[in-house]
This record gives sequence, structure tokens and C-alpha cells, in this order.
Amino acid sequence: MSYELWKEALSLFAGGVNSPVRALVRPSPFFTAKGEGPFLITEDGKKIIDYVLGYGPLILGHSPERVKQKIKEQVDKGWLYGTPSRIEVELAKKIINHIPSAQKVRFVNSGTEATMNAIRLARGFTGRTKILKFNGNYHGAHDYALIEAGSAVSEYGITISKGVPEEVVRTVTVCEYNDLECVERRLKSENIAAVILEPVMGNYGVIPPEDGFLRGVKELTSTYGSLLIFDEVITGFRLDIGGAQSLFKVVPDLTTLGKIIGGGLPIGAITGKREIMESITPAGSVFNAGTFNANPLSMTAGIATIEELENKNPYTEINRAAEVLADEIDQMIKTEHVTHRIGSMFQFFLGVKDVKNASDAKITNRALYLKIHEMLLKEGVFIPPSQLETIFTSTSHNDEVINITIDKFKKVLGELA
Ligand SMILES: Cc1ncc(COP(=O)(O)O)c(C=O)c1O
Ligand SMILES: NCC(=O)CCC(=O)O
Repeated sequence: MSYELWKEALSLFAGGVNSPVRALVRPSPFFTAKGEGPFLITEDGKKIIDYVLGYGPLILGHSPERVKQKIKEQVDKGWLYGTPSRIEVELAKKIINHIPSAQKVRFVNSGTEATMNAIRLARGFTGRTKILKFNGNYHGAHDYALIEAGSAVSEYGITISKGVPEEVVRTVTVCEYNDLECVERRLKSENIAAVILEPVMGNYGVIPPEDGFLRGVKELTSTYGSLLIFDEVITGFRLDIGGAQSLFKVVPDLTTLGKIIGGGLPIGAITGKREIMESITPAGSVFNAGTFNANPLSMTAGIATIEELENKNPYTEINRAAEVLADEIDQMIKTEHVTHRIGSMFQFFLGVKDVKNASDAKITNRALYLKIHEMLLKEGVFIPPSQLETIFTSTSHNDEVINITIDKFKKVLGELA
């Protein structure tokens, strides 16, 4: 049973979990025994409609048949070689084929590793040290990313993580999202190696770039000799098969990927312009290595997932599911709020009127959001346990599932009114 496992977990893990966002589930975290299509089946035998989807990777829902089959076939061939393999070549070709900025690829094991290495690469390539990031953007859990970050960092009230050295903090400068003037000021006055950003914010609720913001940052970085890194760990292969950069037609110098490209298995990738990527070891001297880099099982699940996206082009369908649900919720909430949706990502902000950056979003009524999360979970619907995370749809969220979800929202919001 979940509750007994939770009690045990509290004695085994810091805060009972292995990633902090998971501890926020109310009234206490449920333990999952199985994932199937749009559902999580808990250790208590409850079937729950899942809009968290592993925090983004599961664009085809849980355990999609073809991906499962391909993983099983790969298991028969072994799951770690310590040598190059045909499958990493195949997945890299798919990424280069779809992502406009991608000319070469380095596979790593998480989004965190991807942005950490992309930042080192930008520093090594430009010979500069400073990085410009945006308040509330989340780039994983390494030192250079844990400064005014979104997601669980902000949810737990951490501005700069303890343990990050002062010297490191001084190498990172921060602007508000959508504030081009700030970007220009910083690029002018500080010697910046790279600007890193989420092309659509997905770690402070969903906050889209304003018209001209991404293009403006691109122009400014090229004027001042800095590199532009799009962190597409969430948006890559989700907003479009070519990521946000295809959707907005702005091509960065480097792109970090993760989540969907591993089909639900651990993965990350740094990709970008050939001449920059050539600085990575052993071609260049910006060091990267990893026992598990380009792991055969992750490569296989990634290829199978991208093949499904190529063959079925499900974007209209998953976007529509999100649109129907987001619109219904938007109309049901009678108090002041904002709903942002882009493609199959959305989130609602309670008690605010206009949200264009993390400072605007900071004052949303998070306690009420959590209450809604808790009441929905009781009804069998799992939305993220934090206002700052994104609600995702997948190809498994069909009309029936969406309609059930709408009814559950109606019930919960009705009870709260
Ligand atoms: C935009 C972005 N970058 C990086 C990361 C870190 O990825 P990982 O959790 O795989 O380390 C995340 C995780 O959610 C993310 O959303
Ligand atoms: N939006 C942040 C994440 O998706 C990360 C998940 C985790 O840290 O467990």
C-alpha cells in the first residue's frame, strides 16, 4: 500500500523521495505499480489519469506498444556495450534531421548533464566565463543552473541552492524572461559566453515568449559575440517535431535536449553548430565523457518514439486535447486567473491577471492550486503537485479521457466555489 511504502521511504530517502517535486503530492505521495496509456495504476490498485507524464517525456502515454516491443528486442541484444553502436548513429540522424540547429550531437544521460555540458562548451568555445539565464527558467540540478531557477527549486523557496560556491554564483547573471532591454544591457556591459533559455517557459507554469523576444535575443547574442543556447529539454519534439525553434523559426547556436528523445528512459543531448560541437573531446578539448552516454536502451526507446511521431504526426491531436481541456478549465474558474497553453503544454495561474515572467507568476495562489491538485487526485486525476510544473497531454489522452477529466474538474471546482 502507498501509505506504508511512504512511511518506509521517509526512513530511507531524504524527504522520502529521490527527486523533490515528488514529495509535494497531497495528502502524501502515491506509489505507482504500473503505467498504462494515460493511466497510472497505484500500489493501492487505483487507476489515475496522468497529466504529469513523467514530467514530460511520455508524449505517447505510458508503455506504448511499439516502444515497449523495441525495448524488449534490444534487451535481448544487451544493454551496455562501452563501444559505439548502430543505434546511436540512427538516433543522432533523426535529431539532426528534425532540429534545425542540430549538426552534430553528444548524447549524455539527463537534461541536467546536457545543460551543464552546453554551458561548459560555450565557455570553452568563446573563452568567456559569464552566463546569462532567466529568472524562473530551470535547466536541471547542477551548480550553474541553481540560481533563481524555477520548478522545485522555487517551489521549495530556494533562490540560490546552498552548496553552490559564491565564485560560481558570480559567473551567472539573471534577467526577467521577455525583458529584451535587460538582455541588451547585460550583453553590452558583461562579457557573456552564452545566453541560455527555455524557448517556452515550462518550469514556472507555462509562460510563452512574447512576439519578437526569441528573435531579439538571437540578434543581440550575435551582435555581442555570445552563443545562444535553447534548452529544449521539455519543448524538443513536443511543441513540434523540430522543437520550439521550428515553431518560432529562430535557430540557436546550441540546443539541449532530453525527456522525449529517450522515450521515457534516461537521456540528454547537446547539439548545435558543427564548429562549436567540434570543441568537445576527443575532437576538441572541452571535456565530456560518460559510462552510460548513448545507452543502447535509451537510444532504442528514443528512436521508436520519434518514429511514432514521424509516422503518425500526432501534434494536431495532442494539441487539441490540451486545447479542449485548457479552455474548459479556463471557463470553469470564476475567480481571477490566467491560463496559458501552447501546443500540448498548459497551466493555469490563480489570482493573477497577467503573467509574462516568473515575478508575475510568483504571486499566484499556490495553496489553492495545491488544494485543487489534492481534490482532483482523490477523484482519480493527477495534475502536477506544483503550480510551477506543466500539465501535458499525450496521444493516449483520447476524447473519453479528456471528458472524464473535465467532469472531475467541474466537480472539484464546484465544491470549492
Ligand atoms: C527545460 C529543462 N531543462 C533541463 C531539465 C533537467 O532535466 P533532467 O531532469 O533530465 O536532468 C529539465 C527538467 O525538467 C527541464 O525542464
Ligand atoms: N520541471 C522539472 C522537472 O520536470 C524535473 C522533474 C524532477 O525534478 O523530478
